[in-house]
Amino acid sequence: MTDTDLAIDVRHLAKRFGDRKVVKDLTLQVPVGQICGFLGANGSGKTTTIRMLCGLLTPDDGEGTCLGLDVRRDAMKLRTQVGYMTQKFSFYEDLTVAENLEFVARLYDIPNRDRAINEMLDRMGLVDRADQLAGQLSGGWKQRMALAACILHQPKLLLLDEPTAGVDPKARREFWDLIHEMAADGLTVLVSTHYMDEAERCHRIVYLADGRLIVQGSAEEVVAQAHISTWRATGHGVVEAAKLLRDAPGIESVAAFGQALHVSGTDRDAVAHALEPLQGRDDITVEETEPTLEDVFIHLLAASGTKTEHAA
Ligand SMILES: Nc1ncnc2c1ncn2[C@@H]1O[C@H](COP(=O)(O)OP(=O)(O)OP(=O)(O)O)[C@@H](O)[C@H]1O
Repeated sequence: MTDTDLAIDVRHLAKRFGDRKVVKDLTLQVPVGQICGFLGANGSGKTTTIRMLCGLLTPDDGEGTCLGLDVRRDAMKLRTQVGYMTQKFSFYEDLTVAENLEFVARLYDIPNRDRAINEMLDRMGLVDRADQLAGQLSGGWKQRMALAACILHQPKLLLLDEPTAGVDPKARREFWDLIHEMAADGLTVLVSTHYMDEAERCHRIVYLADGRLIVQGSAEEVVAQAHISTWRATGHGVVEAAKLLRDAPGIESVAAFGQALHVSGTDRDAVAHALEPLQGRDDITVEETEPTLEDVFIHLLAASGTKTEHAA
């Protein structure tokens, strides 16, 4: 792969606020046209990284390019070439959808403004809502309008910071369908999310813990790299069993998935040993299962902090 195939190519990025290092030695390459999921606990440094990648924050250390532009030297130019959707809705609630898009179009000095806006309204399915006040839109439509505003200037790289937080599953699915359509047209997307179903829709996943990149790869690769063993326990006794298992040696995470309990750890024998008392009980069935991406992230969260008990 040549460097020009990489939309994001940064090495050893670091950022601190005061004495606190919030991004540490972060090296990341994202090929053109890929959707890269950015995961990690709250405060792990995702937003700070995104802001360095779009030229809004200067790294303290490290170097690299986005869209071939230097993240330090070309920061001003980079800002105009990247689409950045912030976590918080940052448009005018007392302007209509069309007026918000017009504002953005003027800001970027987009040629053939009216045509560009109408085409975007059409593409995003926003035509019927064009005259509605942005503040009166539901969460899903607000996000769609924000996305429209971010891509109006036709960026080649889109940085989305938790774009679907609080949005219902149908609207989230439609939002992701749009993202996939755009990626198929060559747009590169880096998207932070806490939703596992969204992580699974990414071409690759990058996981941060405490400012460091811990693991990256496709969903399958990330699951394989975690080297965890997972057992699934079902039956009436699992709620009681969860309490006992939480403190058992070798068990690193205990997570409830509906009626089932997922019990994981890196030492397979130790987990199997801890589960032995449950074998043969008639109110619990225990079987080894393939870890899911969610099991892996719960495990990574636990590994970077303390043992977790989690309800999915
Ligand atoms: N401008 C700032 N000044 C001081 N500290 C900051 C600043 N911005 C972020 N931080 C701190 O840096 C750490 C990383 O924050 P960041 O927002 O990058 O994490 P995040 O992974 O995006 O979290 P979340 O999932 O909650 O959005 C946090 O502890 C945060 O409080």
